[in-house]
Amino acid sequence: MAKSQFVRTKPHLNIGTMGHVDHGKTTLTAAITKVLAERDPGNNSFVAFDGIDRAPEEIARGITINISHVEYETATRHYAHVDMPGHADYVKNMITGAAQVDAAILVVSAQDGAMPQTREHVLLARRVGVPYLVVALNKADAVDDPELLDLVELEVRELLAEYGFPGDEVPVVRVSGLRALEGDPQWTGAIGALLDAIDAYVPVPPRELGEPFLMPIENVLTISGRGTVVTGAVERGTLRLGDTVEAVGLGPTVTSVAIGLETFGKSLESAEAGDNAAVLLRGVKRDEIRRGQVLVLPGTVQPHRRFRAQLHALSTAEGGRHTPFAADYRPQFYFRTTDVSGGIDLGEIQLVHPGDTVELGVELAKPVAMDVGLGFAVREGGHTVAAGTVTELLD
Ligand SMILES: Nc1nc2c(ncn2[C@@H]2O[C@H](COP(=O)(O)OP(=O)(O)OP(=O)(O)O)[C@@H](O)[C@H]2O)c(=O)[nH]1
Ligand SMILES: [Mg+2]
Repeated sequence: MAKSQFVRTKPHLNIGTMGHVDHGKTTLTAAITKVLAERDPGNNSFVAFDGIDRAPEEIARGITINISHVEYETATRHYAHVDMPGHADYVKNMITGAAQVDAAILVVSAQDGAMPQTREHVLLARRVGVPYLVVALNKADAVDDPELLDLVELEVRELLAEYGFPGDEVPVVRVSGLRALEGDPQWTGAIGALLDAIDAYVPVPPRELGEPFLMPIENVLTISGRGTVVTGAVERGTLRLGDTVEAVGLGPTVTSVAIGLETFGKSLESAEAGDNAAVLLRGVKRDEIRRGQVLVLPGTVQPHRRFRAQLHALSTAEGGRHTPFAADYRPQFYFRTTDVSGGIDLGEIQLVHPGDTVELGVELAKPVAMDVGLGFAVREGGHTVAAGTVTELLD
């Protein structure tokens, strides 16, 4: 790929915005790129709101559906940022985003306070393993009463603590994405304070560079004249140009060779844990590979249909079911970038009530690449009803 080389000068982190629909995640994302483009134009470019929500349906409905990536740099770090959807119907896209990030900016509207998807996203962040949250108390421009802001902040800190995040320590920064986009110095300053809080509070994650390479496939594209490209966030390990790879899960394993590597349009000699990478595969047709598979080094990960898991059924207050489920339950299981239906083996347990945490067996309709410790969500009719962790691989 005749492109400029990606230069690693600063530690790279993956971050994202999550939170209830319309609380201002996309506006805040655009505002961050604007503030940084003004602060350090050599390393940043402004991505406007409509550069983030691009799909026709997103524009028509005024909501985020797909997750979308932008990149930016502070003085000390390079960040790739995913803007995740808040709308309840698109939580599955949010799960994909959350599984990739080293930290998330939880966007809470100061006007509305914590809402149902605020709670659902905090819960999912805990379950899919988002290690750090920072809160952007957005739309602070629209709330005149400082006591009301204090109250919302307190409520959010309590919610975080409820799900095992350090509610007292998490930075909560009062911002206005909208006013910052308009260039109001008070609010561009507030965005700066949010970025400083992220730089200071979120540590550079330990990268598992020595582990065998694994990248969940998020998108498959055809580049005419070149071949098939798969994209995703590298979860662990390092992939070098020329390495043999396998796409595993959902169907027969496909073997190929990585003949091109890119990140954010710049070419790479090797892609490593934490990178958002595009991998050009030799001799693979578009329809042989699909989202939801993982790209790995040969023989390092196996697909599984049967496994055991610890599962937490969401309580009704957490947005879970109103009734228990039994052994005949067949929901959708969401792993990384895919979802598959499956049945359950409850053993001695008769019923699982909302709020229960149980050990159970799962049998998926299709095999999924997995290891012990992988987090997943369980959904039914557009609602998250449970969240779990793989504890034992069967076959
Ligand atoms: N007053 C005020 N309004 C804001 C602010 N940020 C966003 N808004 C408005 O809130 C609405 C929703 O903003 P978005 O950025 O699309 O919200 P979102 O969280 O990305 O929405 P989804 O992705 O669909 O969940 C828009 O009308 C924005 O103009 C803010 O800081 N202050
Ligand atoms: Mg949005």
